[in-house]
Amino acid sequence: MNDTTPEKTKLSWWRRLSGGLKRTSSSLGSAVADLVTKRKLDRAMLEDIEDVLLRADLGTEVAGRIAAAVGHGRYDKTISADDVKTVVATEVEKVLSPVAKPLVIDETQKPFVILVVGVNGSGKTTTIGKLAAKLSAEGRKVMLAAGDTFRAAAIEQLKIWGERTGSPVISGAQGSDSASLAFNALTAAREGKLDVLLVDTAGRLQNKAELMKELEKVVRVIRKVDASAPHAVLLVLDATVGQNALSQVEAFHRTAGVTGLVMTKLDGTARGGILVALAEKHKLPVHFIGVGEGIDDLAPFTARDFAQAIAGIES
Ligand SMILES: Nc1nc2c(ncn2[C@@H]2O[C@H](COP(=O)(O)OP(=O)(O)OP(=O)(O)O)[C@@H](O)[C@H]2O)c(=O)[nH]1
Repeated sequence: MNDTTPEKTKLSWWRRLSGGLKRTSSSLGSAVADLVTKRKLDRAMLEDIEDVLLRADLGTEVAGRIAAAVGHGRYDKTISADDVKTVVATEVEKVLSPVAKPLVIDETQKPFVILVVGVNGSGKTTTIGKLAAKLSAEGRKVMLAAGDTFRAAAIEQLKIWGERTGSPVISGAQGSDSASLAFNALTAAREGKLDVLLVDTAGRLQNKAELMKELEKVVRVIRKVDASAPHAVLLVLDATVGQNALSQVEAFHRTAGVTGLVMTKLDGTARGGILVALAEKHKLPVHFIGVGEGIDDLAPFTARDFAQAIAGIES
């Protein structure tokens, strides 16, 4: 028996995603079920439904639209929890579909430079490792730049991912300048005719001005070597942070020009609803979701699966 068929793989990450989203979906599902039992739909019930959606981090616009869609043609009728879940899934899918976009590697850019940014511990280094595995499995020559010079452990962690994925790693001493490390790595990747250069950066809080300035410098220095680079700037967001993700997106977008998002830790006690609010507000592409710490635990983002998991509907 082959355990790695696409269906099996999909099922396993789906289980982890819907398991992880339980905090959102079961609270959505059970709260909705509690609300609709044996009552006819009226304004008060719709307001209660909207409250549940707001508590799940979906944001005011989307919560309002879903409540209106639930109310449409159903006033004074008894409705079931499944009816509400179906409307939630449909409306959430409408918001997510336009942002669910794969990461496209432009083959004419050699190397295609991907800068990975985000706050401390969001999962940048792990995501780089998983991405390196994916891209090399597709036949690309990948190089990693250990631009998180702040933490010695981060450099070591990236080296381990380099060994696991057969990707060369360019690193410097702890505390060395991350912009010059990025410069050296890009020069080396060019000389070595690598296809993709993945650049790690130190985790920084979005409200620390001097650290954000340092990130700006990394981008500036990369542009000195290749004016079109970085070709992608991925912001890695930890799903468990909830509302704080909104200000992270704003600050990192302003500083580094984010081109796409990766949301990690959706296998944990995640609050995935925030991704819906982000999609509604910023409309940035969402490329991948992280559903575990292993090398294969990075899944392409698909709007329908995510919407159904949020609504608590079994796939
Ligand atoms: N459960 C789970 N854990 C994850 C996921 N992605 C990353 N992690 C874990 O989260 C922790 C932090 O991940 P890192 O990749 O070190 O995060 P980082 O953003 O590079 O951290 P800094 O170097 O401090 O900025 C590690 O223990 C990872 O194994 C995921 O999708 N699911």
